[in-house]
Amino acid sequence: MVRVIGLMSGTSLDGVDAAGIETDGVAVGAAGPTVTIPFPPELRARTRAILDRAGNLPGNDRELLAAERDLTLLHVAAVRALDWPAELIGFHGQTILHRPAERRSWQIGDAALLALETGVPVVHDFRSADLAAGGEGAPLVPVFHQALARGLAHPLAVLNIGGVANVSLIGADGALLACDVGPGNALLDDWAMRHTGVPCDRDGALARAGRVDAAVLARLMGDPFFARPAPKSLDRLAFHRAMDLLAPLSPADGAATLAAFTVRAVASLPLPFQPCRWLVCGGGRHNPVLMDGLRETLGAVVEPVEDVGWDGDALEAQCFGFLAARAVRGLPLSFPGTTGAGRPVSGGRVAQQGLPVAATRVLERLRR
Ligand SMILES: Nc1ncnc2c1ncn2[C@@H]1O[C@H](COP(=O)(O)OP(=O)(O)OP(=O)(O)O)[C@@H](O)[C@H]1O
Ligand SMILES: CC(=O)N[C@H]1[C@@H]2OC[C@@H](O2)[C@@H](O)[C@@H]1O[C@H](C)C(=O)O
Repeated sequence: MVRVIGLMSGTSLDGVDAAGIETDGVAVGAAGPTVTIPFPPELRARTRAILDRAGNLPGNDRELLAAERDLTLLHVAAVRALDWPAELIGFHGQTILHRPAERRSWQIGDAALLALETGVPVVHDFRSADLAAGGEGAPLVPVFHQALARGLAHPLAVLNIGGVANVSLIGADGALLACDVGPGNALLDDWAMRHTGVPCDRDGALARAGRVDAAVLARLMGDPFFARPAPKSLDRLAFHRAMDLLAPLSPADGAATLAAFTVRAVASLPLPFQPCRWLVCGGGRHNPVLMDGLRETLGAVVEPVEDVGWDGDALEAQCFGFLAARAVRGLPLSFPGTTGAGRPVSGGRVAQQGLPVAATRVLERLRR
């Protein structure tokens, strides 16, 4: 096993998550420390503005390059804050655009700078190879969910409610199926920001005070994404135009309707088998309106992943540590059932320029 730091800044733009993990890319060993460095509000606003323009943005845009550097330095700060002797780093970067139909998934972040500043080899660019192999480029976390779930009763569903929600379905026979399922917290965050100035509906307080508008919810669920078979994936802004449908609603009713949208999207998923439980990770599991809604609508056992001893806030960061080790070993990160790639594909690239030879020996060790 090697000590790897995984770094994730998700679609919620709330901060950089860093987590240490001991792994060989197959087994998951001891968890190391974790830390979240929140985005300074001005960096969050700049990154959001870039994400909103990403479809028409040239790669050499000044503001883009400045934000990329500042985001990378925030990741450097996260690695330093962990104060953990890592031998390898897995660096997801910040997704600003995800258009699998165009074979594009754009994560910004300067891996060479991160490697130089930390003195540790950095695996990055996790999604390109999957897209090149005809996959969606996301979600990549299922193989990590599967590794974590060894020893638990199956069939099992692991649901991440981040900015976007995604699910991994792990069959009793080891089958692994996955896809993005719907809006997660992204729309709710935008709605809360617009109406309360706070970037999330903390503890579901606003949604709890409102009533679901059934007609608006039905129109939201009419989006063609929900009729598409899996595997499939979503951009952060996928349902952005749907926000116009919400305009006539009060802040509380809008929040209640958006929370119901997140829940209904999960419930609308055709399931190849009935999971014995739903384990929920990501920030949405802190929202009791979402958790209660899932329990009621799925009619199933729905628990935060802490109930089986996982860390639901650090899980995606840990995942990119695990995937970094897999990438170095050339092991698959994605499969036909998780992203729709034509075959199991590895991925990732290693930035190690300028590092002393001793710092890169981990790569040989993992490849042996
Ligand atoms: N106490 C809480 N009440 C309500 N919502 C919460 C709470 N805590 C966190 N959240 C939600 O969780 C979000 C952050 O979730 P998370 O960190 O899993 O997202 P992410 O990793 O950025 O997303 P993704 O998985 O799409 O990349 C916040 O934006 C907020 O909407
Ligand atoms: C393109 C991109 O960054 N997608 C994220 C996003 O956030 C959740 C969901 O949409 C998932 O598909 C993915 O992240 C996780 C870590 C994944 O690839 O599994």
